[in-house]
Amino acid sequence: MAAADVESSLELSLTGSGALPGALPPARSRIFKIIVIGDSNVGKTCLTYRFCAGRFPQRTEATIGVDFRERAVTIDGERIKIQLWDTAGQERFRKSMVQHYYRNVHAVVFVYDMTNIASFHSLPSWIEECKQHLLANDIPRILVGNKCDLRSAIQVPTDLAQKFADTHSMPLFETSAKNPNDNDHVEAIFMTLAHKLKSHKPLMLSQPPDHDEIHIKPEPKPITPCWC
Ligand SMILES: Nc1nc2c(ncn2[C@@H]2O[C@H](COP(=O)(O)OP(=O)(O)OP(=O)(O)O)[C@@H](O)[C@H]2O)c(=O)[nH]1
Repeated sequence: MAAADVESSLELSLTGSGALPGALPPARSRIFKIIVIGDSNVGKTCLTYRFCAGRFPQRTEATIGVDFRERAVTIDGERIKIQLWDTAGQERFRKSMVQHYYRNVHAVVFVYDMTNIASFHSLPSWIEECKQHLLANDIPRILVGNKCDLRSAIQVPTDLAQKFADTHSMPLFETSAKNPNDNDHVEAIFMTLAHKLKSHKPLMLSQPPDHDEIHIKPEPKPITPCWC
């Protein structure tokens, strides 16, 4: 698990069931599974944590297998659940789980670290892995360059990343899970996907809604190559 135990309680409070005794059973909502993949240390756990818990985790450890976080959002009056699968970047922690990650996936987020060119060069192998395991290759995919707050250490120029994104027909986002000023951008990344997915038929339905559902603005910001 990547996020520290101490962080889990907040996560649970965001996703836990809160039905009141005697209340009418609420309508079921659609749930979308999004996998987040990329090299170890690029910030997958921090990005998913930022979106689901609203802040940067105090500390993280390498993800073992997979961790998942969930957040309910309301878009155009419809309540949906976004389930983020935070996968292990380290090969030794993924092997036995790979088939499991890709089952019933609705969208894929590829992440690289803007301060680590090797993580950018790994992207083709992550894309290839996806191709091999996904039944449908037409699902939404996006590319995220993380850690744009470390300006002086950037190794992956935006134009290079944009060219790669264009070649693979993916929108590009550059952001920071750490910098609170980039909070809206992390929000926009996942909300953009949620808007796209809303028109898809999901394979799963969620449990009844949580009492502490988070409502956020329905329209994401337009995609731009860089927010830094
Ligand atoms: N400066 C900065 N550091 C970040 C950012 N995102 C993550 N980090 C740091 O990068 C390191 C790795 O973050 P994780 O989120 O655990 O990376 P991961 O991709 O989940 O790694 P694995 O679980 O091994 O696959 C941690 O030390 C984070 O604090 C960011 O936006 N800016």
